[in-house]
Amino acid sequence: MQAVTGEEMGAVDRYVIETLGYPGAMLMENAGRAVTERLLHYYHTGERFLILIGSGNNGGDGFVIARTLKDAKREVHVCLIPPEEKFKGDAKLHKNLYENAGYTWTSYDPIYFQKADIVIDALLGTGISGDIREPYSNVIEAITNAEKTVVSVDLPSGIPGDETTVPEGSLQADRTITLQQPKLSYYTYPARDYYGETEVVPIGIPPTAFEHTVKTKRNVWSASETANHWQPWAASSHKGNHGKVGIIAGSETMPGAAAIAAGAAVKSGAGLTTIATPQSVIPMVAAHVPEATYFPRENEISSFYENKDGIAVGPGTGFDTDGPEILTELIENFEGPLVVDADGLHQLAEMLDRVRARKHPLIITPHPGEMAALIGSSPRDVNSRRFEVAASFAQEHGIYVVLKGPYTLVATPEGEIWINDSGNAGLAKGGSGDVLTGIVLAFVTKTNNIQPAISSAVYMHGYTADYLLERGVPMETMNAMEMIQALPNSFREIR
Ligand SMILES: NC(=O)C1=CN([C@@H]2O[C@H](COP(=O)(O)OP(=O)(O)OC[C@H]3O[C@@H](n4cnc5c(N)ncnc54)[C@H](OP(=O)(O)O)[C@@H]3O)[C@@H](O)[C@H]2O)[C@@H](O)CC1
Ligand SMILES: [K+]
Repeated sequence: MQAVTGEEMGAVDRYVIETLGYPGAMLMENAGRAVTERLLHYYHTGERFLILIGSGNNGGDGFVIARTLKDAKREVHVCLIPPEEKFKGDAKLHKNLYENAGYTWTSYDPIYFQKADIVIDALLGTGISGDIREPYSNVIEAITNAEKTVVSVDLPSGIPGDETTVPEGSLQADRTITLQQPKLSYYTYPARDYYGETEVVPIGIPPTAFEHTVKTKRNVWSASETANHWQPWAASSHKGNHGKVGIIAGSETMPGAAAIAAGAAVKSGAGLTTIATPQSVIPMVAAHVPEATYFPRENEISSFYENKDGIAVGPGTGFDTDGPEILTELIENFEGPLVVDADGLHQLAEMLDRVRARKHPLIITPHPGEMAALIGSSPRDVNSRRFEVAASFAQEHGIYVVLKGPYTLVATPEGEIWINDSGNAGLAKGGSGDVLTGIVLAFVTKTNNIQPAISSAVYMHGYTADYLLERGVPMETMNAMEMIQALPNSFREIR
């Protein structure tokens, strides 16, 4: 499913109306009806509705919802926020239809909250810009104080469709019924927290409208996409078919990172896993990953990567002395997919020219802090424009960027974005990134279709955390080794 900004949704709207000839009022009718259908599904025991209507098309949807709920004999009170002369276009048309059906409204008065169970927020939709102005800020405050169940139409009033700042005083919804496509803000924080339970309802806009108008592709990657791209093992296969992966990881102070990344690769289908780590660290790591073979990192690195199908570099390497040299060599000479994570990323900022010149897939897996270091800004800045940062960095350097966080983003060299929708905050701790690196490496090594492999790996990683959570493992205690042990369950359930 494609996520769009408010501006893009507006462009789609114009295209559908002006080029395809769909009447705007028909889309508004579809939108309002779709919302009413969901309301009747959730609230069927005589709840009383208060519908608050703003001056734009979000308010127009509100009139359709009001009319169709009243047609269904539900108790509904309708309040208009602006004076009635403000309504124009399709919203005005639907106001007229509402009135012609014999239904009435009043001007806004907070007294009506008393007789309502459910407040329908049809105040502001994707047309919002900047801080919330009066009278809407006042109305939103009153909704909050009324402590009723709030259902927002399209998006909670105040919240922008894109990833710009959430205005102060935005409405906290209990439920949001989003029209046609998820909006970008749903996948960003803090906006996501305002949406409450969210679902997307179709309003009859054909896919061609998106193909013609929305240039930036941002799609959600979920269980079905992962299952569709699954690479089945043939019964006749042998270990050489499943990828010879090399992992350059671990150091005297961080041996665990090597064990975790390699353990995850082994459990994710890598045929042969070899770990390059300092000689002194090998016995410790080997005790945890007996399936792997070992390579002392002090040796000539070319003999390590020459026969590999995929390499990951960075987890716990420390990389103070030999790091730049190893990375440079891999970027310039290794011809398979190269995954750079953690300590490998710290060196990468100095090598971006080489990165751009590389002909083979390069995948980086930064958290917001590492991403910030790469672009010379702050984690806060990265988090305020995750989509933009991931897409532009990937495109500019011709690489795949896995920008970690809630809704991890996978950006391709073409600037497309895939939004992961699995995972929970139990992943926000040390070791979790090393697990991801191992899964990504195992998956990308077996295919030329890099993005689906990365997205599937990211999905499996999050899914495994969700699986643990569902089975009673608290987020606080969830750890990397449990994740690795739970991977077989995820494999069984997803493919
Ligand atoms: N796309 C589609 O295909 C379809 C879209 N549909 C629906 O249309 C919605 C988008 O409608 P839209 O563009 O009319 O904008 P919308 O959000 O209702 O509000 C605009 C008004 O808000 C106001 N306003 C703005 N900023 C403000 C602020 N900071 N603080 C306070 N007020 C502010 C400003 O009012 P003014 O200041 O002029 O009084 C402006 O006129 C979309 O979310 C969906 O619900 C469906 O009907 C069917 C098909
Ligand atoms: K709204």
